[in-house]
Amino acid sequence: MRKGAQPNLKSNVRVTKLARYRAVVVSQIVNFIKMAQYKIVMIRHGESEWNEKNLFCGWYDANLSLKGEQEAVSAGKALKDAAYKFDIAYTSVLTRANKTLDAILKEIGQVDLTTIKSWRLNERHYGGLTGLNKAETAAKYGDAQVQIWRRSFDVPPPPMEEDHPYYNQIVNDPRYDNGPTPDEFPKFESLKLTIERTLPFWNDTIVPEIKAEKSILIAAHGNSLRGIVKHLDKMSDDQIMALNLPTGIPFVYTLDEQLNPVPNGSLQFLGDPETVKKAMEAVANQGKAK
Ligand SMILES: O=C(O)[C@@H](COP(=O)(O)O)OP(=O)(O)O
Repeated sequence: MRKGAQPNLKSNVRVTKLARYRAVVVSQIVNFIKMAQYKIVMIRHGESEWNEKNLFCGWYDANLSLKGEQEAVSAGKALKDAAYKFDIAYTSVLTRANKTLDAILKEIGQVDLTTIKSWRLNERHYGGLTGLNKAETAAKYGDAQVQIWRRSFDVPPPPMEEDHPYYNQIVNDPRYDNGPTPDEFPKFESLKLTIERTLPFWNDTIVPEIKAEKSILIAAHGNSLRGIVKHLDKMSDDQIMALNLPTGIPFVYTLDEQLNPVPNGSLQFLGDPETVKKAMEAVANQGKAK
């Protein structure tokens, strides 16, 4: 300042105000970025041999089809290209989900990743429909009835009776020796019942790891994942009816500290949008009479 010149108080006040304003904006941006801190990747397994034949599968342990194996490898490549690395993976006890996970881990160079398997991530139990062809069932009972069985929130399929061709194979499978208990073992499940056994695993086992800032991958099934999506996005019972998850395409959730999706943080597929849209439509159409 020139000798004898008066300090420009007004302008100093303006500068201080501007600096404060800037600091507030910067801290808000920092807080926003800090809030968007949890990312979780999920994937419905690649196409199974029973998806290929269009059969209700549920707890039947179908293998991956050739296309499903390729989808799993492509999913792994997409995750590798996007530089994903994981601290822990979760999957069901069913082969189609386990093999999808294995193929992904191979692609991303993490074959030794800690992996936790739980029946609580299994596909919904399709009860007496297990093994029936979806289009033939629609031809017999009508598209509307099959839509109710596949997509209604709380109408279950008919139960799997003891004389069902797959009853013994499923109930006596040694992979269920440590759970579910005989009381918990389903004979059928609606989406509502599926969520009731999946959510405790989400809340008690997965959420603590999310909060510990672990990078998580879940390889599971169309309906066990629809349950998690419904929960995260707080979808109504009607809204979830319209969601069909494609096989073998990973999707990402970005969650804030309260585990709510941040803006645009829901169901972000790692795939070309047109391909994803077509794959979703194809799943929706599986339950229509040809
Ligand atoms: O059980 C099945 O048939 C499909 C889902 O069938 P929809 O509910 O789509 O008919 O399960 P996934 O292939 O994901 O294990």
